[in-house]
Amino acid sequence: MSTILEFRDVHYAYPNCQESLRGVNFSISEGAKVALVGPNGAGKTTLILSCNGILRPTSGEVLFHNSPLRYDRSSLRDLRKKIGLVFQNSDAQLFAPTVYQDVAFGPVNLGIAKDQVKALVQRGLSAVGLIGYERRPPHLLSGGEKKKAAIAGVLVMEPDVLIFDEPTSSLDPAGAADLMELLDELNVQGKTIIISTHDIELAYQWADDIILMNSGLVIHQGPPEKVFMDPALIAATNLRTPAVLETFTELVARKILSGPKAPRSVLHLVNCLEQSLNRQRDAKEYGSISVCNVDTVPAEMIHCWVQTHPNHRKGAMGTRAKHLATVEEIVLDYTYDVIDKCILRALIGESSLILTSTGMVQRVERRVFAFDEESGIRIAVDLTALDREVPQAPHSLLQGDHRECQSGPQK
Ligand SMILES: Nc1ncnc2c1ncn2[C@@H]1O[C@H](COP(=O)(O)OP(=O)(O)OP(=O)(O)O)[C@@H](O)[C@H]1O
Repeated sequence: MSTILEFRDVHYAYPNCQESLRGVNFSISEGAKVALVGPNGAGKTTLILSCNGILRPTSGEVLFHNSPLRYDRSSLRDLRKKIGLVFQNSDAQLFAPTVYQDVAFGPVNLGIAKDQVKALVQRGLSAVGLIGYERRPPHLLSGGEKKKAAIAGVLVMEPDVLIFDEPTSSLDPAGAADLMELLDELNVQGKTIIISTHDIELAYQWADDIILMNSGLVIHQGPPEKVFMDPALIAATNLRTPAVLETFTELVARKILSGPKAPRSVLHLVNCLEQSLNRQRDAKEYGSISVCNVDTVPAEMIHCWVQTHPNHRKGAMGTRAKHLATVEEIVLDYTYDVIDKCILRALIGESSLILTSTGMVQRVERRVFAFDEESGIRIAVDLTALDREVPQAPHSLLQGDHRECQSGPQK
């Protein structure tokens, strides 16, 4: 992967203050999911503001696609299209009288034609699941909706890199999970995502690269399991060990578990335990995972399939899938960490349906395949379960009459 963003010995001091960045070095690969972690006052926000030229280093260099940033007005305007920043406090980012005007602000400023602006705004709002909110005043939105509106305003500029300062602060657990799913969706579409966070559990599970900061310096960069396994780093930064990792370490200390690779999730931990207990498992006992692409399968058909498979657990990944579940009144068992939760169910013989959208379908397949490789267990993933059953739907269904849905195969 090529480097997209790099800091070389970056120093920064706010006017009449001591240095907040004291020689920062790191590089970020294109398409990475990066978490910037460190105690209060470490310099995370200052670093973020230096990424897209809001702050200019007092010395050192910031490089984007291997070229040093230029700070003239036109270069900065181009740069801010490519590196979008979502602030911690959405109220600081939303200022127009309506959501539409807010999201349209960037493209309008660039002099883009009205029709094109409209299409961009629709695409941005659709990506974050805020279609229908166009006329709403931003200050009347919930915290999660405000955050999404702010993200839509950044997305319409079609950035390569999206940076979020404390994306989940002020969101409830479901809202936070929803937002992190959205960031994953954007990452799957090819965007590099950087977040700053105090949430260690989130950073450990979500990121594939951790940048650890303290006192204006990057003191370490590396994969989460390495960073959080290092007691000296944890102590130096006032952090704590993520729960899954702490449990794993305790089990290793008690010789219940061994293994060079620390688990990143509950699923991995459970699998390590089962392997260590040498539990014999019969392949016939496993459940399967059916995957439905909500972009290609008619909503009525999905509704019908769900009704005729009441024993399947249901999860939705991504904004469009969650929206469809709401509209079709499909009660979801899982709205975050969906793939792992469905694999956990499959391991105890329960089958699941994952609703998702184009681009994310392969992610499910890849994730389950990676688990299969790691564990030696084969969980069946059915990508065409719903397509196969379309012809069996009563004709009335395809006209949207949900109540007619009585037949269909059952597990
Ligand atoms: N506008 C400012 N003027 C002067 N000093 C500032 C300003 N903003 C931040 N600082 C100082 O810079 C240092 C780094 O602050 P920064 O906000 O970047 O840290 P942070 O890691 O984001 O902290 P937190 O996790 O608490 O948000 C701190 O000592 C802070 O007091």
